[in-house]
Amino acid sequence: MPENHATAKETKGASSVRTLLRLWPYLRPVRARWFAAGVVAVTASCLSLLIPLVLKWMVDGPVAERDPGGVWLGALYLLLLGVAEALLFGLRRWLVARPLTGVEAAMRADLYRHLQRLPVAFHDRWPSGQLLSRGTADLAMLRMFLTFPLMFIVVNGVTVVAGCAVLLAQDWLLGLILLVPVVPLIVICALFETKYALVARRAQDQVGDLTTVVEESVLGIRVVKGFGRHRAQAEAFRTLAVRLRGTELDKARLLAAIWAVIMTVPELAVGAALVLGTVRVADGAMSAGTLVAFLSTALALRWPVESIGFLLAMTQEAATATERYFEVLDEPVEEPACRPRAESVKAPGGGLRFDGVTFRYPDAPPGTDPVLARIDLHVRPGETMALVGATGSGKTTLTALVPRLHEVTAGRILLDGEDIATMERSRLRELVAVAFEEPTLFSASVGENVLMGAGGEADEGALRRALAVAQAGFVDGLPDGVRTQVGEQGLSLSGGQRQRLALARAVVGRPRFLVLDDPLSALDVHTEALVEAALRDVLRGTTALVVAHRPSTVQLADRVALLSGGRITAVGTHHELLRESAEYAWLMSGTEAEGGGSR
Ligand SMILES: Nc1ncnc2c1ncn2[C@@H]1O[C@H](COP(=O)(O)OP(=O)(O)OP(=O)(O)O)[C@@H](O)[C@H]1O
Repeated sequence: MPENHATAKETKGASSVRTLLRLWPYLRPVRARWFAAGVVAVTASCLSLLIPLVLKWMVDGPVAERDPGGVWLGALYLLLLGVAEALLFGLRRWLVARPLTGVEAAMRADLYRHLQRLPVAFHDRWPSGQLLSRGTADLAMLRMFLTFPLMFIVVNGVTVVAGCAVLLAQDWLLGLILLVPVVPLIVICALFETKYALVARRAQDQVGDLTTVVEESVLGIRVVKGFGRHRAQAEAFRTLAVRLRGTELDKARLLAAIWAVIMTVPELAVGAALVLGTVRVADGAMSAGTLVAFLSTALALRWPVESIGFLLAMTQEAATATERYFEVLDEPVEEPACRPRAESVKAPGGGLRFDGVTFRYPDAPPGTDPVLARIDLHVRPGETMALVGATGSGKTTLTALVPRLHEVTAGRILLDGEDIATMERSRLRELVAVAFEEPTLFSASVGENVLMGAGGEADEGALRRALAVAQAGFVDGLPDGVRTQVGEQGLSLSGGQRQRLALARAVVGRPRFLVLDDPLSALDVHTEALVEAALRDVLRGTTALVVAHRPSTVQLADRVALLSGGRITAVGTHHELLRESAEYAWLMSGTEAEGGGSR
């Protein structure tokens, strides 16, 4: 379970405003509507400040003169003001709702596109839950922020300034009494924001960790149930949930404290102004209407002032969500080609050539040996080379270097004499097809899953041929044939069925180079023999590197390379290696014994 790898960034210190300003490119296309909505909301909010002035007119005029007609007229004005305010707030909502869901969708699409282009090394490093929570909860929070808190910080700020001007204009002494607490309130709010930023970040990271556990439990439900691990998983979940609850309680405590201060201080100031105002009315220094208007203005300003606490809190959470979003978006994507063209001069000789290839995983501890060290290997054009080695010797790693899922640390890999590091990735992936031992199928039809390997150029005939090569006749027995939807990760199919579809996907585009990482491991020996016979036909024109554990798979190959201690220690035919390499003979005898036993 990864620790909060992102919490280290809590101390990053970039101001919230600077972080939030990064949202501008997304807000820009809808700025006209957003600003129009802001103007509408400010107008609506300032209209509410007219209500006290109408009250003053009523108290000093029609009420003092006992004129019922005037009172009704005043009531009508109040009603109109209230209706106008409500309509304007409704208009504001209508103006922003649609464009801001568009902003959220655009940000989500950018995140997804970026995630697809990030290197495998990034995905090895980042827990999926952290990415999921950024694409869901964080983005929903940002939409909410743009719809509500951001606008209301502006609207309430303008309303408070306008309200203070009205208060000072009515009676500057009482106005000053109300304004005195503003300075300590600003200081307290700044302190609150700093503290809240840390807790908000912690909470959002913990949501990501929790998402990871849920996702792992759902995807690994068979293992969880098979090993009776549901209690342990539930315990792990509960621990994280309790930790998140603690953080949410910290947030609630901070909010409660700031709320208490923000509510109490202005109430005290209003109380003081009320006492002083009453004395001044009794002394005849102020009209009763002015006092009523003053107090109703002060009360009308209560919501804009009191809301500051949670608006600041939501702003802080939005800043954290923005920071988390851009942490992913700022990660550099795979370079289309990482070496200068000058080096792309074709080397002599075709086929697949590893030339002094060394590889170390980016996250390997410093000082450790590379997984692969100075690999020199030549797979001739049209040849099938089996790659054999003890478990953990680096076979999968070596095959992953050919489609550039990882970049070589040193050396180069040549396809028909051309360094893959200088090739456009799209071209490289047209040339090379891969099938892994763990076959991943997507939530799509069988046919769509297979045709993914052809880059959209294959037809029904190619699909049928590929299914035939992979001995995937079982497809016709599925409810809708090739149109049958396979569930999440193809879980409704057996392991061997999934492997055969993945193999069909690899061969459907008739690639020039084929990299197969033990693609037949889940098949019974009879099916494997049939697949091999069909593959031999396909592989005739294809240069192939096939990771093999079983002698039956090795038989498919023209030659075999033995990987040991991160190096290629022997190359030859199966029979040559059996004679010349004790390690190879040992590896094959073990598997042969297993294979033989099962036959
Ligand atoms: N993403 C990774 N980050 C760091 N080290 C890794 C990573 N993936 C694999 N390794 C390490 O690289 C070494 C070679 O692993 P690899 O999967 O290539 O072996 P393999 O020969 O294919 O094994 P097997 O036959 O069991 O599939 C192992 O020691 C493994 O721990």
